[in-house]
Amino acid sequence: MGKSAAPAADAPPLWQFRIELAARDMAAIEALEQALEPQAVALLRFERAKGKRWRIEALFLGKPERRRLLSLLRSLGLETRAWQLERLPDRDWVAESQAKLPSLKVGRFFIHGSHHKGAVPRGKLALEIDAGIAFGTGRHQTTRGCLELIESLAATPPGRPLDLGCGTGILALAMARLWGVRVLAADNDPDAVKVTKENAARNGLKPLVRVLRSEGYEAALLKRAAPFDLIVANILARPLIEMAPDLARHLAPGGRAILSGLLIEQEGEVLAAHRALGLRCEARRHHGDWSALLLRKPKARRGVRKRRA
Ligand SMILES: C[S@@+](CC[C@H](N)C(=O)[O-])C[C@H]1O[C@@H](n2cnc3c(N)ncnc32)[C@H](O)[C@@H]1O
Repeated sequence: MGKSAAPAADAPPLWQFRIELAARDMAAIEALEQALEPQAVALLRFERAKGKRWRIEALFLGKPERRRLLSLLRSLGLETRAWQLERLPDRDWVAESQAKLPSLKVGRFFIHGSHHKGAVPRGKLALEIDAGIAFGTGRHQTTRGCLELIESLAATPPGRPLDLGCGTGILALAMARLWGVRVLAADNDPDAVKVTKENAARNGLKPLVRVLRSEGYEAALLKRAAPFDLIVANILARPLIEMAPDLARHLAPGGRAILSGLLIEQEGEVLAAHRALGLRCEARRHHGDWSALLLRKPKARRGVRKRRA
């Protein structure tokens, strides 16, 4: 999970910083990413050793100071032995990676980059998404699981769906394309908000997809739009658990939620947090180590009428 941006053709050389860290240091890993993010043109995190370790890669335009990187790692109490800093050969990495990204079929969805010049396969719903500064090209197993669960609801179009943590907007676009309904897309990262707006326009879905910046469910506009009858949130397990009460509050009775960003081994705790609020699990999809869950909030119970004496 991460972000990447395209440097200009005449930009200074690219330098790559990389390090592998133990998953138990997650708070420090996130702090490291936050500290690297302002200077980095790309930040990527890859899972290793079945989630026991994470590899962090940051790309810089020009050479970052070795001394500052080292003191940053020390200040966060992270391992300082196994990290590397190297100059990458002069190539347009982003253009190359985009060119290499083949189009992708997930159920009825056909996801392709702007370099795809071929036809859309018959019966498929096309989504044009380029690799860029926001997360969500459809290649990650969590996004795949969410797309499959969205499609599983094809016959029951929601009136009011929300995509929380929209990244590139891929899931919001998929819902707008599948059902032709208005979708609210929100993210706490301004880059993701910008990219989702661009992707909505490029896919001809601007009239259907409204995009806003929101930390969780905090944005006033999001609150006004609630309750939603479908909330899709592909974030990480911890924030999903913390946001469970907000999700339950913003979901209409009988509404559904699709949650991902959690490892299979984290299903138990994510489900427990939501079951405690009355939601029940209707389906799940597993890809690699990742899980996507379909939950449902019970319909409001009719009040029991008291008989008049
Ligand atoms: C894993 S990406 C998912 C992107 C896309 N929805 C997908 O499925 O491919 C998670 C996104 O959630 C956003 N995010 C993380 N925590 C959030 C929060 N508390 N409120 C809103 N957005 C959040 C991140 O900025 C990121 O864009």
